[in-house]
Amino acid sequence: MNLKDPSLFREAAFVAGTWRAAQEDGVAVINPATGATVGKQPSLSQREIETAIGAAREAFSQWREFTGKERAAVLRRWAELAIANVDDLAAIMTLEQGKPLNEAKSEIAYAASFLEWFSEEAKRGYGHTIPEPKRGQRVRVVKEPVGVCAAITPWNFPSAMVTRKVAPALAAGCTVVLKPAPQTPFSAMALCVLAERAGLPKGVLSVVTGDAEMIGEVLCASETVRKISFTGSTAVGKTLMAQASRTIKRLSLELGGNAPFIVFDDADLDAAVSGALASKFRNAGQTCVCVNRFLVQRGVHDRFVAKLRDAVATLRVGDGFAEGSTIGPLINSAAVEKVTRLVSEALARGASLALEMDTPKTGGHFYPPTVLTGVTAEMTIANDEIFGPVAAVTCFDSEDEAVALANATRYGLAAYVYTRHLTRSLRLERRLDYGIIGINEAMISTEVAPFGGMKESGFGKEGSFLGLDEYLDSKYVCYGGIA
Ligand SMILES: NC(=O)C1=CN([C@@H]2O[C@H](COP(=O)(O)OP(=O)(O)OC[C@H]3O[C@@H](n4cnc5c(N)ncnc54)[C@H](O)[C@@H]3O)[C@@H](O)[C@H]2O)C=CC1
Ligand SMILES: O=C(O)[C@H](O)CS(=O)(=O)O
Repeated sequence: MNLKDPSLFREAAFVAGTWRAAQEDGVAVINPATGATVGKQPSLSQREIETAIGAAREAFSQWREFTGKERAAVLRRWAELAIANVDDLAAIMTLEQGKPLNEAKSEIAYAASFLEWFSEEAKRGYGHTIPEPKRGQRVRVVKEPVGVCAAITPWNFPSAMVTRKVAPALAAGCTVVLKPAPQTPFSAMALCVLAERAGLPKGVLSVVTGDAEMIGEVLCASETVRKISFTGSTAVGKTLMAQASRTIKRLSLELGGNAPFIVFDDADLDAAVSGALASKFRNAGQTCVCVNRFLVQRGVHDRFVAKLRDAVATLRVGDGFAEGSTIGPLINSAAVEKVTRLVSEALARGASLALEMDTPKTGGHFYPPTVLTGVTAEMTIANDEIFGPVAAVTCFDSEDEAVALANATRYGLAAYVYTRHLTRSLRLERRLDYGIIGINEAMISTEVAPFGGMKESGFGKEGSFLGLDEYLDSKYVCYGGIA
């Protein structure tokens, strides 16, 4: 690994302000493009997880006394350090997650944007003064940090999902025990090194690795941990929700998706294809807001498919470090097997293969960018999250049919609509059951807007002016007897 600052690469966990190196029983992290071992992460014991929780509790009493402005200064410095080390942070990410280097650099900028945003929001934990209902009273609402929080993050955005949780928590005055995904721990550790350099006091943030189920159970059972923030599969989200119910914790759940991408006859087809490419194939299709179903109105179906095929044909599959690679590997062999299964079933049930690109023959978990047409709502590919570079196209006739198809899922995270019909846009804004809707826009992810879903895509908002409240309690205080 050729880093400018090798100290950013830590085969260790960060517990209560000390680095605990991986031992012989450390778990290997594999480069999904080559199968090479990137490094080892520690398998912490239950006692070490409890040590991290205890340190977070101790640190909370001081950290909450920092003013919003003081916490802001640490977060701002952290953001500056992330940007200053973008090349190393991106290289670590591409090694362990596989995404093309340019995408990794974009993710570091995205991750830093949450640190910057919440360095500003840290100064705005405003309360309220309410006109008293009775003479002699004073009514106030004060915002206070929830306390010790646990954050559990996925492998698909190994840095941005960390800061999208840790930044608002720290800004609010909370302390955090973070468990990154076992596939991509080194991105989280590198960010933790920079947090230390930014002046984050010991114990405020711990980053733990090891058996996910054990760690989840310890975090959920702990009465000290007052909130769980999770991004990942709906299945694990349900497990955590059940486990956290025993101690009535606050929850933020960013779960799976099944995004429809609806193209109407009056759409700007070039804009739609550009949006389709960006949303469907970002991160090799491994994002919860990726298009999962293309719903194309009959009048433009053939033209849209032809343009989409031509655009997908420009994609290049390869190692994220290779010049010109635009599609990296999937995270592991199980992911490749899942996508293969979904495509095979669709073809067996009548879908057509409009395009299948090449992949490197050098091993690695590569999957070819693929365009399927003739996909129907009954096929598994239209109901399960693909999490791969496969465009599944369904044809529709009426707006009502498109809305019915789009909403026929247990998920409700992101949806996309391409139309130049203003009143239709306003109608669909209300008719589509999704937490995020892009209308003639596919790049919807930004720190300034509230990211989050409904139904089985979870609840809670990350980023935006709403993000800080996820880590604050509103305390109502009523004074009486004031002469
Ligand atoms: N909404 C999103 O952004 C994401 C959705 N997914 C979905 O989840 C599917 C599986 O991907 P995975 O990485 O396996 O997601 P996952 O949900 O299994 O893992 C996400 C995180 O949860 C942890 N985890 C797993 N089981 C746990 C437990 N019992 N207690 C506590 N933590 C636990 C993992 O170690 C990881 O840190 C993907 O194919 C995709 O459909 C995955 C990643 C991100
Ligand atoms: O988990 C994900 O897939 C991310 O939330 C997607 S995004 O925020 O990078 O769009």
